[in-house]
Amino acid sequence: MQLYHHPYSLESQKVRLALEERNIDYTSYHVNPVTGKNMDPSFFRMNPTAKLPVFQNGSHVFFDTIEIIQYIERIALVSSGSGIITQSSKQVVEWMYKIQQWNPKFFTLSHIPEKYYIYTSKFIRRVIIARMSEAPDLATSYHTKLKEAYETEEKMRDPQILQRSEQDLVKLLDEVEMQLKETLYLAGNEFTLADVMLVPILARLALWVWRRSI
Ligand SMILES: N[C@@H](CCC(=O)N[C@@H](CS)C(=O)NCC(=O)O)C(=O)O
Repeated sequence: MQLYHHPYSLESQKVRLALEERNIDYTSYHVNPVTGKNMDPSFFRMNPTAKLPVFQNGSHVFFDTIEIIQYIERIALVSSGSGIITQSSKQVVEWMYKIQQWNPKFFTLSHIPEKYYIYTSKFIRRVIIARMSEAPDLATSYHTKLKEAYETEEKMRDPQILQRSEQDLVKLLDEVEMQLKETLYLAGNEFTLADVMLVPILARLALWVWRRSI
């Protein structure tokens, strides 16, 4: 099994943690989106959204975080055979979707100094155009990616977008806090894959708070 990911990617972190929790061996491939490696035709052909992470098991290729985590769970269930690992409950799945509803993109980008963000964004657009000429058969997908890059830049100039993202995060954290008054972990008193999905978000928040303090 192969995981294409990057250490700084929040979605990659969720999947890596799930793999560790369930003790699944995999081959790790780093794909750095800041240098535009996710736009290489070989990666793009596998995943035309160019997003990380991608999990591959033979002919099965997944790039939706929840789908990957649920697939990991199925593999763990089959390989455990002993019944030690049980299938996620309805509450676990509900929390997974609730956590995944918060899109960290704008919040993350807003923590990058503006001059670096603008420079990187321009660089990525150039990479997309260069790769498009190398692989004209993928032109439609590359065009979509280019459009997405321009749209993201525009949205980053809209303070309401960031405000909404912050509000959504606060709402999620409030719900988490309420739940943790009742139970030790999100879906009861056991650490589950729902908690696995929350941990990288908390770690990212801690990093931002620490950065602000120096
Ligand atoms: N497929 C993921 C989203 C993955 C995602 O947004 N990945 C980010 C990194 S955390 C990415 O690859 N960004 C680069 C890009 O959009 O080109 C999901 O199920 O929510």
